[in-house]
Amino acid sequence: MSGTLILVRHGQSEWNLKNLFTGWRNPDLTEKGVEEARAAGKLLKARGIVPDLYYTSALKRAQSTLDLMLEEMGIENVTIIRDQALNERDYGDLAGLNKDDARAKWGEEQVHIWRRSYDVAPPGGESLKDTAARTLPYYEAEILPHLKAGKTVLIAAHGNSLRAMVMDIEGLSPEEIVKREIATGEPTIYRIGAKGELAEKVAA
Ligand SMILES: O=C(O)[C@@H](CO)OP(=O)(O)O
Repeated sequence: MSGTLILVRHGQSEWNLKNLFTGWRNPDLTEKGVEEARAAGKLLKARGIVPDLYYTSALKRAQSTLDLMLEEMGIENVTIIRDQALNERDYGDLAGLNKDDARAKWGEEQVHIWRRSYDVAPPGGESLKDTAARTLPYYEAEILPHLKAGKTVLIAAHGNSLRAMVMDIEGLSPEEIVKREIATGEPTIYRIGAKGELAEKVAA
């Protein structure tokens, strides 16, 4: 028997729209983000998926996404586990800066390295490796045991906390994760076996 893990990045946030580095700052969803979250909920409902457990971060954009998904799925009165281990990468000194302004100041390549490399941290912030160092122990201790036991788990989180999990689950190298983008509101569905291994990546 395998468990099912559904990962969803929050819908478009106010700062995604404004093209600002966000990290641990706390903007909510735009109207488009609300629609993306609702669409993700509809998709899971259409697939007949009813999770046993619900996780999100300590940030509004992911929490709102999960709330809207549950509304669309017709699921009420469930326990939602919120933990900052699932937060976006801390963008440090870049938080609040415009991404194009940052490219003009530091160059396209440097900004891409800060945004997508595995182990180069933005000034004062977390690299993907640093993010993984808090996200993965939480995943392994709090979430994986449920998947091994055959449960269905829904996680609404962020581009980089999810990239950390995807890297681990799919066994991607630091070179491979550089190219992986996670779109807003598009669920990724995995079947996880009894030993915690990836059994299947299901097309959403
Ligand atoms: O600003 C952020 O917090 C993230 C996600 O929106 O940006 P990036 O795509 O650079 O990781």
